Amino acid sequence: MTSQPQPLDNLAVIEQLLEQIPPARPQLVVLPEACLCFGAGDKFQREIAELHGQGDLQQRLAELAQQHGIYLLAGTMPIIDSREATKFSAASLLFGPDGSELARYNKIHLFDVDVADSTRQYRESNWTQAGSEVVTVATEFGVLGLAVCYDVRFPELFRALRTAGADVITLPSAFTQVTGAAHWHVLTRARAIEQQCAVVAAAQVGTHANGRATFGHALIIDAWGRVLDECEGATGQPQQPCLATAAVELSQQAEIRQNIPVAEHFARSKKVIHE
Ligand SMILES: O=C(O)CNC(=O)[C@H](CS)NC(=O)CCC(=O)C(=O)O
Repeated sequence: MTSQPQPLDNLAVIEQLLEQIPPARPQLVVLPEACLCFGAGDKFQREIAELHGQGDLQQRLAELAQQHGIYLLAGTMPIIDSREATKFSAASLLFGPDGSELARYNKIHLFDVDVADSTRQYRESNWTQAGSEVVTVATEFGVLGLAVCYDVRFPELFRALRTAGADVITLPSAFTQVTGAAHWHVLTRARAIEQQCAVVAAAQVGTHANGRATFGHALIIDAWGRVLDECEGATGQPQQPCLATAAVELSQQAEIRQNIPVAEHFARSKKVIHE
Protein backbone atom coordinates (compact mmCIF):
# COMPACT_ATOMS: atom_id res chain seq x y z
CA MET A 1 0.00 0.00 0.00
CA THR A 2 0.92 3.65 -0.37
CA SER A 3 -0.97 4.72 2.71
CA GLN A 4 -1.99 8.35 3.09
CA PRO A 5 -2.86 10.34 6.22
CA GLN A 6 -6.66 9.89 6.18
CA PRO A 7 -7.78 6.46 7.49
CA LEU A 8 -10.95 6.37 5.37
CA ASP A 9 -8.93 6.76 2.14
CA ASN A 10 -6.77 3.81 3.16
CA LEU A 11 -9.77 1.72 4.18
CA ALA A 12 -11.14 2.19 0.65
CA VAL A 13 -7.88 0.76 -0.79
CA ILE A 14 -7.98 -2.14 1.68
CA GLU A 15 -11.58 -2.90 0.67
CA GLN A 16 -10.58 -2.99 -3.03
CA LEU A 17 -7.59 -5.25 -2.36
CA LEU A 18 -9.71 -7.67 -0.33
CA GLU A 19 -12.02 -8.07 -3.35
CA GLN A 20 -9.03 -9.65 -5.14
CA ILE A 21 -7.90 -12.26 -2.59
CA PRO A 22 -7.98 -15.95 -3.58
CA PRO A 23 -11.08 -17.91 -2.51
CA ALA A 24 -9.21 -20.52 -0.38
CA ARG A 25 -9.99 -20.58 3.35
CA PRO A 26 -8.45 -20.42 5.89
CA GLN A 27 -6.73 -17.32 4.56
CA LEU A 28 -4.41 -14.88 6.32
CA VAL A 29 -4.18 -11.34 4.97
CA VAL A 30 -1.37 -9.13 6.31
CA LEU A 31 -1.61 -5.38 5.78
CA PRO A 32 1.49 -3.14 6.00
CA GLU A 33 2.71 -1.14 8.98
CA ALA A 34 0.72 2.07 9.50
CA CYS A 35 -1.84 0.81 6.96
CA LEU A 36 -4.57 3.20 8.10
CA CYS A 37 -2.50 6.36 8.52
CA PHE A 38 0.91 7.16 7.09
CA GLY A 39 2.87 10.27 6.29
CA ALA A 40 0.86 12.71 8.36
CA GLY A 41 3.24 13.31 11.21
CA ASP A 42 3.14 11.44 14.46
CA LYS A 43 1.03 14.03 16.28
CA PHE A 44 -1.82 13.32 13.85
CA GLN A 45 -1.46 9.60 14.56
CA ARG A 46 -1.96 10.32 18.25
CA GLU A 47 -5.07 12.35 17.38
CA ILE A 48 -6.68 9.53 15.42
CA ALA A 49 -5.54 6.81 17.85
CA GLU A 50 -8.44 4.72 19.15
CA LEU A 51 -8.90 3.24 22.59
CA HIS A 52 -8.20 -0.46 22.42
CA GLY A 53 -11.38 -2.39 21.65
CA GLN A 54 -13.36 0.76 20.83
CA GLY A 55 -13.71 2.93 17.78
CA ASP A 56 -14.88 2.92 14.18
CA LEU A 57 -11.60 1.85 12.61
CA GLN A 58 -11.25 -1.30 14.69
CA GLN A 59 -14.95 -1.98 14.12
CA ARG A 60 -14.58 -1.66 10.34
CA LEU A 61 -11.54 -4.00 10.25
CA ALA A 62 -13.44 -6.57 12.31
CA GLU A 63 -16.36 -6.33 9.87
CA LEU A 64 -14.05 -6.83 6.88
CA ALA A 65 -12.50 -9.92 8.47
CA GLN A 66 -15.96 -11.35 9.08
CA GLN A 67 -17.37 -10.37 5.69
CA HIS A 68 -14.51 -12.16 3.88
CA GLY A 69 -14.11 -14.97 6.43
CA ILE A 70 -10.38 -14.28 6.81
CA TYR A 71 -7.72 -13.72 9.40
CA LEU A 72 -6.93 -10.05 8.95
CA LEU A 73 -3.79 -8.54 10.47
CA ALA A 74 -4.05 -4.77 10.55
CA GLY A 75 -0.30 -4.15 10.13
CA THR A 76 -0.11 -1.53 12.76
CA MET A 77 -2.46 1.18 13.83
CA PRO A 78 -2.17 3.75 16.63
CA ILE A 79 -3.88 2.39 19.74
CA ILE A 80 -4.13 3.94 23.20
CA ASP A 81 -5.14 2.36 26.50
CA SER A 82 -6.33 5.54 28.18
CA ARG A 83 -7.49 8.89 26.85
CA GLU A 84 -4.76 10.63 28.85
CA ALA A 85 -1.94 8.69 27.18
CA THR A 86 0.55 11.00 25.48
CA LYS A 87 2.01 8.18 23.37
CA PHE A 88 0.28 5.48 21.35
CA SER A 89 1.22 1.86 20.75
CA ALA A 90 2.10 0.88 17.19
CA ALA A 91 -0.27 -2.07 17.52
CA SER A 92 -0.71 -5.01 15.17
CA LEU A 93 -4.26 -6.29 15.64
CA LEU A 94 -5.34 -9.71 14.39
CA PHE A 95 -9.04 -10.16 13.63
CA GLY A 96 -10.46 -13.65 13.07
CA PRO A 97 -13.00 -14.86 10.50
CA ASP A 98 -15.80 -14.26 13.02
CA GLY A 99 -14.70 -10.64 13.48
CA SER A 100 -13.30 -11.08 16.97
CA GLU A 101 -9.90 -9.68 17.91
CA LEU A 102 -7.52 -12.61 18.46
CA ALA A 103 -4.24 -10.88 19.27
CA ARG A 104 -2.52 -7.56 19.80
CA TYR A 105 1.21 -6.98 19.42
CA ASN A 106 2.80 -3.64 20.25
CA LYS A 107 5.97 -2.96 18.22
CA ILE A 108 8.93 -3.53 20.53
CA HIS A 109 11.90 -2.09 18.63
CA LEU A 110 11.29 1.55 17.69
CA PHE A 111 12.99 3.16 14.70
CA ASP A 112 15.13 5.91 16.27
CA VAL A 113 17.59 5.91 13.42
CA ASP A 114 19.44 8.28 11.09
CA VAL A 115 19.06 7.46 7.40
CA ALA A 116 20.72 9.12 4.40
CA ASP A 117 17.40 10.17 2.84
CA SER A 118 15.33 13.37 2.81
CA THR A 119 13.77 12.56 6.21
CA ARG A 120 17.23 11.97 7.77
CA GLN A 121 16.16 11.56 11.39
CA TYR A 122 13.55 8.98 12.35
CA ARG A 123 12.56 9.21 16.01
CA GLU A 124 9.64 6.85 16.38
CA SER A 125 9.85 6.82 20.18
CA ASN A 126 8.87 10.51 20.35
CA TRP A 127 5.23 9.49 19.98
CA THR A 128 5.21 5.73 20.24
CA GLN A 129 5.29 3.65 23.39
CA ALA A 130 7.48 0.57 22.93
CA GLY A 131 5.83 -2.80 23.42
CA SER A 132 7.05 -5.19 26.10
CA GLU A 133 5.48 -8.53 25.21
CA VAL A 134 6.34 -11.31 22.76
CA VAL A 135 3.07 -12.36 21.11
CA THR A 136 2.06 -15.63 19.45
CA VAL A 137 -1.45 -16.80 18.66
CA ALA A 138 -2.86 -20.17 17.65
CA THR A 139 -5.01 -20.28 14.51
CA GLU A 140 -6.63 -23.14 12.60
CA PHE A 141 -3.58 -23.23 10.26
CA GLY A 142 -0.78 -22.99 12.83
CA VAL A 143 0.75 -20.61 15.33
CA LEU A 144 1.39 -17.02 14.24
CA GLY A 145 4.25 -15.00 15.70
CA LEU A 146 3.89 -11.23 15.46
CA ALA A 147 6.72 -8.81 14.60
CA VAL A 148 6.85 -5.42 12.87
CA CYS A 149 9.31 -3.74 10.48
CA TYR A 150 12.47 -2.65 12.38
CA ASP A 151 12.01 -5.73 14.66
CA VAL A 152 13.48 -7.73 11.74
CA ARG A 153 16.94 -6.50 12.72
CA PHE A 154 16.67 -8.22 16.12
CA PRO A 155 16.91 -11.99 15.64
CA GLU A 156 16.44 -12.61 19.37
CA LEU A 157 12.77 -11.68 19.03
CA PHE A 158 12.36 -14.19 16.21
CA ARG A 159 14.08 -16.88 18.28
CA ALA A 160 11.63 -16.13 21.08
CA LEU A 161 8.70 -16.42 18.66
CA ARG A 162 9.93 -19.78 17.37
CA THR A 163 10.52 -21.03 20.93
CA ALA A 164 6.93 -20.01 21.72
CA GLY A 165 5.79 -22.24 18.86
CA ALA A 166 5.50 -19.92 15.85
CA ASP A 167 5.02 -21.52 12.41
CA VAL A 168 4.36 -18.31 10.48
CA ILE A 169 5.79 -14.90 11.38
CA THR A 170 3.99 -11.77 10.25
CA LEU A 171 6.09 -8.68 9.52
CA PRO A 172 4.06 -5.66 8.43
CA SER A 173 6.59 -3.02 7.42
CA ALA A 174 7.30 0.46 6.11
CA PHE A 175 10.99 0.12 5.29
CA THR A 176 12.71 3.21 3.98
CA GLN A 177 13.72 3.16 0.32
CA VAL A 178 17.40 3.46 1.26
CA THR A 179 17.62 0.74 3.94
CA GLY A 180 15.15 -1.47 2.07
CA ALA A 181 17.19 -1.54 -1.12
CA ALA A 182 20.23 -2.55 0.92
CA HIS A 183 18.76 -4.93 3.53
CA TRP A 184 15.09 -5.91 3.10
CA HIS A 185 15.33 -9.17 1.18
CA VAL A 186 18.37 -10.42 3.10
CA LEU A 187 16.93 -9.69 6.55
CA THR A 188 13.50 -11.17 5.90
CA ARG A 189 14.91 -14.31 4.27
CA ALA A 190 17.51 -14.74 7.02
CA ARG A 191 14.83 -14.67 9.74
CA ALA A 192 12.78 -17.25 7.81
CA ILE A 193 15.76 -19.54 7.28
CA GLU A 194 17.21 -19.37 10.78
CA GLN A 195 13.87 -19.85 12.56
CA GLN A 196 12.42 -22.20 9.92
CA CYS A 197 9.23 -20.20 9.83
CA ALA A 198 7.29 -18.77 6.93
CA VAL A 199 7.55 -14.97 6.93
CA VAL A 200 4.74 -12.79 5.57
CA ALA A 201 6.25 -9.34 5.12
CA ALA A 202 3.74 -6.72 3.98
CA ALA A 203 5.13 -3.35 2.95
CA GLN A 204 4.44 0.29 2.30
CA VAL A 205 5.59 1.46 -1.12
CA GLY A 206 6.13 4.75 -2.91
CA THR A 207 6.12 8.39 -1.86
CA HIS A 208 3.85 9.43 0.99
CA ALA A 209 2.24 12.77 1.91
CA ASN A 210 5.24 13.89 4.00
CA GLY A 211 7.74 13.06 1.26
CA ARG A 212 8.90 9.82 2.83
CA ALA A 213 9.85 7.14 0.34
CA THR A 214 9.21 3.50 1.25
CA PHE A 215 10.72 0.46 -0.42
CA GLY A 216 7.78 -1.88 -1.05
CA HIS A 217 8.58 -5.41 -2.24
CA ALA A 218 6.04 -7.15 -0.02
CA LEU A 219 7.22 -10.77 0.33
CA ILE A 220 5.93 -14.19 1.27
CA ILE A 221 8.86 -16.44 2.21
CA ASP A 222 8.74 -20.10 3.19
CA ALA A 223 10.73 -21.83 5.91
CA TRP A 224 13.45 -22.75 3.39
CA GLY A 225 13.95 -19.09 2.53
CA ARG A 226 12.26 -19.30 -0.87
CA VAL A 227 10.40 -16.21 -2.00
CA LEU A 228 6.95 -17.59 -2.90
CA ASP A 229 5.59 -14.28 -4.10
CA GLU A 230 6.60 -10.64 -4.18
CA CYS A 231 4.97 -7.33 -5.10
CA GLU A 232 7.12 -5.82 -7.84
CA GLY A 233 6.42 -3.12 -10.40
CA ALA A 234 6.82 -3.96 -14.06
CA THR A 235 10.41 -3.21 -15.12
CA GLY A 236 11.04 0.51 -14.85
CA GLN A 237 7.57 1.19 -13.42
CA PRO A 238 6.82 2.21 -9.84
CA GLN A 239 5.12 -0.41 -7.72
CA GLN A 240 1.39 0.04 -7.23
CA PRO A 241 -0.69 -1.17 -4.27
CA CYS A 242 -1.06 -4.90 -4.91
CA LEU A 243 -1.31 -8.32 -3.34
CA ALA A 244 1.35 -10.98 -3.00
CA THR A 245 -0.33 -14.36 -2.52
CA ALA A 246 0.91 -17.87 -1.84
CA ALA A 247 -0.08 -21.19 -0.34
CA VAL A 248 2.33 -22.11 2.47
CA GLU A 249 2.89 -25.87 2.90
CA LEU A 250 3.39 -26.44 6.61
CA SER A 251 4.14 -30.17 6.02
CA GLN A 252 7.32 -29.18 4.14
CA GLN A 253 8.20 -26.99 7.08
CA ALA A 254 8.00 -29.97 9.46
CA GLU A 255 10.45 -31.84 7.24
CA ILE A 256 12.88 -28.90 7.16
CA ARG A 257 12.78 -28.74 10.95
CA GLN A 258 13.35 -32.46 11.26
CA ASN A 259 16.30 -32.50 8.86
CA ILE A 260 18.01 -29.43 10.31
CA PRO A 261 17.02 -29.45 13.99
CA VAL A 262 18.19 -25.95 14.90
CA ALA A 263 15.77 -25.63 17.81
CA GLU A 264 17.30 -28.66 19.57
CA HIS A 265 20.82 -27.58 18.68
CA PHE A 266 20.13 -24.13 20.05
CA ALA A 267 19.15 -25.70 23.35
CA ARG A 268 22.55 -27.49 23.35
CA SER A 269 24.63 -24.42 22.50
CA LYS A 270 22.68 -22.30 24.94
CA LYS A 271 24.82 -23.47 27.87
CA VAL A 272 27.99 -22.40 26.07
CA ILE A 273 26.93 -19.14 24.49
CA HIS A 274 23.86 -17.74 26.20
CA GLU A 275 24.23 -18.54 29.88
O1 LIG B 1 5.87 6.10 11.44
C1 LIG B 1 4.92 5.58 10.85
O2 LIG B 1 3.91 6.19 10.50
C2 LIG B 1 4.98 4.13 10.53
N1 LIG B 1 6.17 3.53 11.03
C3 LIG B 1 7.29 3.45 10.33
O3 LIG B 1 7.39 3.91 9.21
C4 LIG B 1 8.43 2.79 11.02
C5 LIG B 1 8.95 3.70 12.09
S1 LIG B 1 9.49 5.28 11.51
N2 LIG B 1 9.45 2.45 10.06
C6 LIG B 1 10.40 1.58 10.32
O4 LIG B 1 10.47 0.95 11.38
C7 LIG B 1 11.43 1.41 9.20
C8 LIG B 1 12.53 0.41 9.49
C9 LIG B 1 13.56 0.44 8.45
O5 LIG B 1 13.43 1.03 7.40
C10 LIG B 1 14.85 -0.27 8.70
O6 LIG B 1 14.99 -1.03 9.67
O7 LIG B 1 15.78 -0.07 7.90
